[in-house]
Amino acid sequence: MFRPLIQSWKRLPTPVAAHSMRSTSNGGNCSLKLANKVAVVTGSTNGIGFSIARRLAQDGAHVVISSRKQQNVDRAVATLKKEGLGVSGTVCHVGKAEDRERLVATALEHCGGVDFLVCVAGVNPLVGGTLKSSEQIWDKILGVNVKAPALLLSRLLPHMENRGLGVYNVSKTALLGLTKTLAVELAPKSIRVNCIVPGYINTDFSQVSFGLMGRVSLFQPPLLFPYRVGQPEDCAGLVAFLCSPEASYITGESIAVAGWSPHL
Ligand SMILES: NC(=O)c1ccc[n+]([C@@H]2O[C@H](COP(=O)([O-])OP(=O)(O)OC[C@H]3O[C@@H](n4cnc5c(N)ncnc54)[C@H](O)[C@@H]3O)[C@@H](O)[C@H]2O)c1
Repeated sequence: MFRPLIQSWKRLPTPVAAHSMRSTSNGGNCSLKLANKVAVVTGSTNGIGFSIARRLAQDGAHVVISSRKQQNVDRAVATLKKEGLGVSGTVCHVGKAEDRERLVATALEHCGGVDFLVCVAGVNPLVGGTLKSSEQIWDKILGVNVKAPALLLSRLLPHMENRGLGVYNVSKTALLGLTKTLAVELAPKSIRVNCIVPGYINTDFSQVSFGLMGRVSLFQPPLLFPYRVGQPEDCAGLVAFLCSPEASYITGESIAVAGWSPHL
């Protein structure tokens, strides 16, 4: 049953970079919104990332799947291929430079360029006081959640241009600033940078993070609108929209997909 809660709720962002104007080139069903586009999605073998990958592929994009374990990449790629979707995959721990290089190389090898980078991979190894966090925890969270998206985009940027177009809370808040800064810096190259800010979304990640804070029991079904639990697909629809031509005049925005959870 739903019980009201008085703790505050932090909605935490996931960055999306999209090239606005690349022309199509690699076949597929051209009637689809993202036909002939290429999307690289990190952390995309489970949860929100997997749902975003599936949705972008359903909309016609070729999607490069990635996460830390080969078996998970193989499973996600096989599942989506069975659904008739255009995907490829490689292992990429976003905190490792050599893995990021391999992800870039895979995208270029299969697709020749990249239109969308969706950085979903994120970690929160500790739920606790900010000032009680060790240096190792700070390094891990900032490395994966903030540094990796920036470094990955810097590696992919030349290939997006060539196509002719287009401690956890602290780390995620830093992404809001990174989104604004990169949106301004990359606007002259017709590259849009937006951020989705999920509220409570029902995935393994939220079970661990919010379970440790004693909040998961609030989200037991059955809960109906407006108290229903967010699902990964709720995020995927917004990312598909941000990657579509309909969003070509939207950049530098952070958009919440949070239902009622910000009010907790
Ligand atoms: N679920 C929520 O309620 C919620 C709320 C706000 C923000 N988020 C954010 O959404 C994103 C996805 O979370 P989710 O709920 O889908 O979690 P999830 O655990 O279901 O999926 C996380 C994915 O990221 C991958 N991953 C983790 N660390 C990685 C790394 N270093 N390199 C590459 N891949 C890595 C995992 O393998 C997995 O595929 C995260 O950035 C999280 O911070 C989630």
